[in-house]
Amino acid sequence: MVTIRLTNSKTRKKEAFAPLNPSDVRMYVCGPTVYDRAHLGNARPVIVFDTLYRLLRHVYGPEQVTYVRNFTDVDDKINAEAQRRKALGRGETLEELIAERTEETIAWYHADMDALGALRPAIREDRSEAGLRRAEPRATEYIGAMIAMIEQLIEKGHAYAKEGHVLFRVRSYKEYGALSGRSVDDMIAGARVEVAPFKEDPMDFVLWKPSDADLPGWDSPWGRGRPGWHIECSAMSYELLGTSFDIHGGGLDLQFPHHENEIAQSCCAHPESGFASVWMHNEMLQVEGKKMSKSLGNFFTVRDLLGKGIEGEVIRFVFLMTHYRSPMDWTAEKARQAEATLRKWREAVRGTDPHLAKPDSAVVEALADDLNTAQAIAVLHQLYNEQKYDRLYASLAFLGFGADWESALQTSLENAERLQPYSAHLAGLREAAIATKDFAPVDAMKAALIAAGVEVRMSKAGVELVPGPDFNSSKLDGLL
Ligand SMILES: Nc1ncnc2c1ncn2[C@@H]1O[C@H](COP(=O)(O)OP(=O)(O)OP(=O)(O)O)[C@@H](O)[C@H]1O
Ligand SMILES: [Zn+2]
Repeated sequence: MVTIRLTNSKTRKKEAFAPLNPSDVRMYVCGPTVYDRAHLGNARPVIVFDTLYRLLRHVYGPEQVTYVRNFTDVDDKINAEAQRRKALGRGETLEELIAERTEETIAWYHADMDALGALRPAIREDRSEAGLRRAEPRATEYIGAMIAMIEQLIEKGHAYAKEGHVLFRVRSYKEYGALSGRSVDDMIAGARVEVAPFKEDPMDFVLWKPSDADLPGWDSPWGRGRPGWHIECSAMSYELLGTSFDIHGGGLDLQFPHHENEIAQSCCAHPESGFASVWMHNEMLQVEGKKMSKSLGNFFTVRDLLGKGIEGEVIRFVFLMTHYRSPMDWTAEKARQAEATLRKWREAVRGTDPHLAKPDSAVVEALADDLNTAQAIAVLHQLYNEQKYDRLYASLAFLGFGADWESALQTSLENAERLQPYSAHLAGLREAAIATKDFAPVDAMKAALIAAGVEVRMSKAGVELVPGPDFNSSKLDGLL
């Protein structure tokens, strides 16, 4: 069996991965807060952990792996959007408008991440009483579990209730800060911790807080309120994966305080357990040296790129060109390179069947070495150069490419055929123009083709017409 080696943020070492139970491998990844379209940075953990998920399925068997990724659907920004809609005169209740916002955001998220070739999370059959949906649990479905966990923490002396709030008593957990390697005192000095009259210590963080009367809330032993963000992941991972599981992932921006707080909550509620054995963090997608983020406003969405005709696979490929633990930028040049490479490979594997070959062992080995995707791509280039097209195709499929190449090829073949008479016509016009020195008919034809979304390439060798992303064949009518 292939040995997977992963860099564990907890130990800061690359370690051989040994699941607690190889026939029940479990991974939890912090998912999005569903208030708006995902930006390109949000796609990075999705692609990174999708690649790991595919590797785990390959090594341990697809049925043996459970992948849970939550939706955070309790958030002020969701409420704000619902209130905005209400203020615009919508007749529904605030709850209905909140549900509308979360549903539409989840649908966008699915469509965008599907386009990147990311598999949806899934739960091992026998773990799921309520069907696959619970592989993507929503915080609002687990409020009861959060309340129960908070009660346990209070009982054990790790949390206290005050003025409708419940706070985690950070100094009651000696290991606090171990994941990010900081001491509590360093953290107080460096972090923007909120001082509040209901806190024993400024470091303490919120497990439960009161809700305004006009905002969503749930009844609890501490009054009507809502959970803090950190407790959501502790409760949902416990409900779906148990007290100990294998891998916990998310972006590096979540390491502190979110993951530090998750560990404190889960390990104090279940002191007999280890919570997650391996912690993995992807580095940030950056824009001019800064994290792409909503709050900085330096973002564009996955949908913006897809809308410009950049294929989801091209976006995926660009991400895989950089190791997940290095910061990266999105550049048009990388996208161009990725597009050209994928086009070349797609042509090369035409007619071979990806299901007949296995992914190349060197590709699997590269991923098993702490997801060395850049090395995996280098192997793909080699397979192409050696004309091992069946293995190239199978390896691409393993990395999440090519799911719809057959139909895409069919369409591009049909488009090329459709353009054939037009390139002959344009070549004829050009020949005539060389004799008459009147190039106006050539230019007019060229402009009409460009308007139909066709790329026109003219050289001494001849005329080449390539359908572009906005190709619209109905605009060709009447041009001949
Ligand atoms: N620039 C980025 N590069 C890589 N991962 C990111 C980036 N920004 C956010 N993430 C990750 O995206 C996932 C979803 O996070 P979340 O929904 O909290 O993002 P967000 O709050 O909308 O992001 P932000 O406020 O940073 O714009 C998390 O795993 C987070 O670490
Ligand atoms: Zn989380």
